[in-house]
Amino acid sequence: MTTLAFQDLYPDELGHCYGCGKNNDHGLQIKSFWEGKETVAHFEPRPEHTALPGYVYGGLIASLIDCHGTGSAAAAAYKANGRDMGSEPALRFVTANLNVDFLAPTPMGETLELRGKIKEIKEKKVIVEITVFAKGKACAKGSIVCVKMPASMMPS
Ligand SMILES: CCCCCCCCCC(=O)SCCNC(=O)CCNC(=O)[C@H](O)C(C)(C)COP(=O)(O)OP(=O)(O)OC[C@H]1O[C@@H](n2cnc3c(N)ncnc32)[C@H](O)[C@@H]1OP(=O)(O)O
Repeated sequence: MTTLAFQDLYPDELGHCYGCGKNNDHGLQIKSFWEGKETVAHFEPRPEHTALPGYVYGGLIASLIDCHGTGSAAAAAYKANGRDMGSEPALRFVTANLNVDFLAPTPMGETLELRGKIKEIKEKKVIVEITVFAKGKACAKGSIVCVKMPASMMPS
């Protein structure tokens, strides 16, 4: 049995996001999964994601944290409600606040691992903490406040 990523279970009309949209051919198409109580995603930066030669651009790292965070928030909300992630009505979260600490230079040429922990979950708000590892070393840490998407943001 193949396990679908959180983002593959978003409805098509929410598949355009630059960071995680399955329908965005020019995007990062990040894929997140449960691993026990944590969420995990892997991403291999491409040459265009360079900051200085040999090192990954911090904005890319923030984008990965952003989309792994909102995906983790949605997955946690489904779990808390005892529902399958693809089920309707869809639970959708957007970023209200994102803080990133860059702990060490992040080397190019490595697969990055993002590990998320759900720190707080309420009906309308989920806080996720995410650590980004390269070769097993923590290079960045992010905290993201995710809030239920306002109806006004829903594509028509
Ligand atoms: C499933 C499909 C998803 C596909 C897309 C993935 C998205 C990828 C990530 C993104 O890039 S999303 C795009 C960037 N984000 C936005 O454009 C959001 C713009 N901001 C808003 O629409 C509103 O400000 C927002 C929905 C975030 C908050 O609306 P409200 O201010 O009406 O929220 P509310 O007052 O009801 O607060 C709910 C909770 O969130 C908290 N909160 C709201 N804004 C906050 C903030 N800025 N920082 C920290 N906490 C915040 C607030 O304190 C409260 O906490 P408590 O429940 O504990 O009291």
